[in-house]
Amino acid sequence: MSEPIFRIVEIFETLQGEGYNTGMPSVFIRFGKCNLACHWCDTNYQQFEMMTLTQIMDQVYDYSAKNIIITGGEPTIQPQLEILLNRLKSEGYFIAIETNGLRAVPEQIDYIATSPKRLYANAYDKTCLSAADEVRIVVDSDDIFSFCEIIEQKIRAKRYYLSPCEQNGEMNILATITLLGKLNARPNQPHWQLSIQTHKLCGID
Ligand SMILES: C[S@@+](CC[C@H](N)C(=O)[O-])C[C@H]1O[C@@H](n2cnc3c(N)ncnc32)[C@H](O)[C@@H]1O
Ligand SMILES: Nc1nc2[nH]cc(C(=O)O)c2c(=O)[nH]1
Ligand code: SF4
Ligand SMILES: [Mg+2]
Repeated sequence: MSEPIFRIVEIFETLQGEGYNTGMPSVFIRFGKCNLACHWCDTNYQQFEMMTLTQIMDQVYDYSAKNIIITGGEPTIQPQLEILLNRLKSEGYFIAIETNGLRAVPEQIDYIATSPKRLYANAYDKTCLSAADEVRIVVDSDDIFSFCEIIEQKIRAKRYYLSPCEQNGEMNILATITLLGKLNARPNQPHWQLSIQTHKLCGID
């Protein structure tokens, strides 16, 4: 049988820049294509090359981090993803995923970070993840409060974050903090925290 082949934008080693695991040395495997098209997306997910399982693993072996972050584009839409995940698992890697949360996450994944998109709120009415380790919502509008409340109901998570939206090098941090204050003023509701894309502040990948 021929080797499985994957759409790869890039494979690189850096620190996780976002969320609870910020600062953790990680190998990022970034896949091409997405089932959404957020206009502020910071990733050129349409520009990818095809790589075989062997080529991907050879590059992963070049790095020292044992935490793999599967991202994209959207990793959950990748054909034959489970073959790659099984291989990574059998070699002892811890596998985290960054996903928009519209598709099921394979069972081999050890840590789920999901970032539901207000721009596509209707899609989350139909089907989305019901649980995750962390939810990270990008503040791309001052009007995101009710979407956060909807997502709290739909996705049970250990941690909830708001993330400033970065556009042309600017981050709307003050608007994000204002919204955090509003969310956290509600009694008996999940606590929301700030997640900044720290890698952009540091000037690293
Ligand atoms: C490029 S996405 C890929 C994974 C998946 N498609 C998703 O959206 O979660 C990785 C992370 O970057 C975030 N992101 C992308 N563009 C951003 C921007 N301009 N500002 C802030 N966060 C951004 C996404 O919300 C997501 O948390
Ligand atoms: N340093 C760093 N941390 C990240 N966390 C999630 C990222 C992503 O693009 O999925 C990302 C990224 O692109 N770089
Ligand atoms: S879902 Fe993720 S990869 Fe897809 S366009 Fe939105 S931010 Fe970019
Ligand atoms: Mg990124």
